[in-house]
Amino acid sequence: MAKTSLDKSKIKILLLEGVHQSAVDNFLNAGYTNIEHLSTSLDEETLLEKVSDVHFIGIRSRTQLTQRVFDAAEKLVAVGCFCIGTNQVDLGAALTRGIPVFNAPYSNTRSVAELVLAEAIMLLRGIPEKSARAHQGGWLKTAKNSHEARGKTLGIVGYGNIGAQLSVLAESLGLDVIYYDVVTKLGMGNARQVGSLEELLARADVVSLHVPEVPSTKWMIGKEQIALMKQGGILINASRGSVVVIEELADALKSGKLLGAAIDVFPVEPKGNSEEFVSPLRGLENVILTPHIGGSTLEAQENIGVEVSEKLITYSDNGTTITSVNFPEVALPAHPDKHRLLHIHDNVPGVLSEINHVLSENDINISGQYLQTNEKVGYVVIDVDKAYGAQALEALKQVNHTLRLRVLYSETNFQE
Ligand SMILES: NC(=O)c1ccc[n+]([C@@H]2O[C@H](COP(=O)([O-])OP(=O)(O)OC[C@H]3O[C@@H](n4cnc5c(N)ncnc54)[C@H](O)[C@@H]3O)[C@@H](O)[C@H]2O)c1
Ligand SMILES: O=C(O)CC[C@@H](O)C(=O)O
Repeated sequence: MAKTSLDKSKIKILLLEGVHQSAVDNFLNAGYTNIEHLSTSLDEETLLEKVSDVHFIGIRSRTQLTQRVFDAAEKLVAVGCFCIGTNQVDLGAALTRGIPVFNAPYSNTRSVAELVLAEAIMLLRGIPEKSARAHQGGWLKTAKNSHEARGKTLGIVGYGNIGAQLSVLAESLGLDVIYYDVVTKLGMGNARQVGSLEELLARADVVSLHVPEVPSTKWMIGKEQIALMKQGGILINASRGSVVVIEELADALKSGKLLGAAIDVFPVEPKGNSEEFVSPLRGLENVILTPHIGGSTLEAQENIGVEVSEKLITYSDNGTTITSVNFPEVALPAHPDKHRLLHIHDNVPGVLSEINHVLSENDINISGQYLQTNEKVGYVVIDVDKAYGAQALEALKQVNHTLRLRVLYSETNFQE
């Protein structure tokens, strides 16, 4: 029988957006040598050409993996988002093509929380404006609109990993923390959940946004919500650019309704460091503008590189999908003397029995089997005792509702 598992050296890995070297090292150490590592994102047309022979792709927040990209990526096995957010990926399109998507849900959490807390302190003291004046030769020595953080109220919108981490850091500094979330969450320390976004906006001195980009958070903060905030309030957004109506925020800063803002994410962001950044917030004093670097610390990027590459390697080597953001989660320990089949199919009744029928017809004994489904897809990992022929594989591919079949041959008992 001919071996059909790909050699690791033939598995093509494309890493974009300056994914940390730790990922490259991890792939190399695991025997994957065919790696293209680019420092930038690619526009859709370039990506469409590039992905046709790629098996694994690693991106950060800039690269858009659309349905068109998935259509062109005929060999794509899995996607790694070397970040937290996965809104840049059409997760449904990936799922229905049998492609799991992985991310790093905690690796840059601390980096974002630290930055936000620092920004809150800077803005409460009017530092960006004072610093800008000093750079211009001015001297804005005044306590006007300058406040201690101690005793002020921080309102966190979205009390997930980043929101909760920020909550702990902020309390240690003496801020009172309230939060709003669509899910009831246990408050860290003395933090208290409030019943509505409106209540949070009205009570907080500093509002910080930590929600994902989903339909319910799109343009969540605009003119009406800002009007509910305290006169002289502060807004921080290090979540996603689609959460705040940026022109309306600019109006509120110009009118003096808000005293300051720190914005790390924008509705439109430059594709690379050489493209001009355009925003109505440019030139406004007491606004901290950062180029989507909330999670960009060396510590975070190195950890993310390791974490996401490990998830891709584990999926490639033994089919484990634990922590995938779009896929049924399955983990079976590697069985050195067995061959492994990964069958991904529409989640409809009868597929598993058809698969097992094909195996029994071909006299293939199952030594381990594990199925998980989600609302759309079923994923079954099957370990079998012996190698099998092309006929059996073809029959498995022909099982009704098959989306994808992968075969992982054991090196130790592979028979030519
Ligand atoms: N600026 C950066 O560099 C950077 C870095 C990391 C993450 N992020 C962004 O921050 C977001 C939050 O990260 P996280 O790890 O805390 O995510 P998370 O999933 O742990 O938490 C998100 C929280 O938002 C809540 N939520 C969802 N919809 C809501 C709504 N309509 N109203 C109120 N709450 C809502 C969820 O219930 C959850 O508790 C990410 O999705 C990502 O987009 C940005
Ligand atoms: O590194 C990035 O490009 C994205 C960082 C951040 O927005 C995330 O989702 O983790």
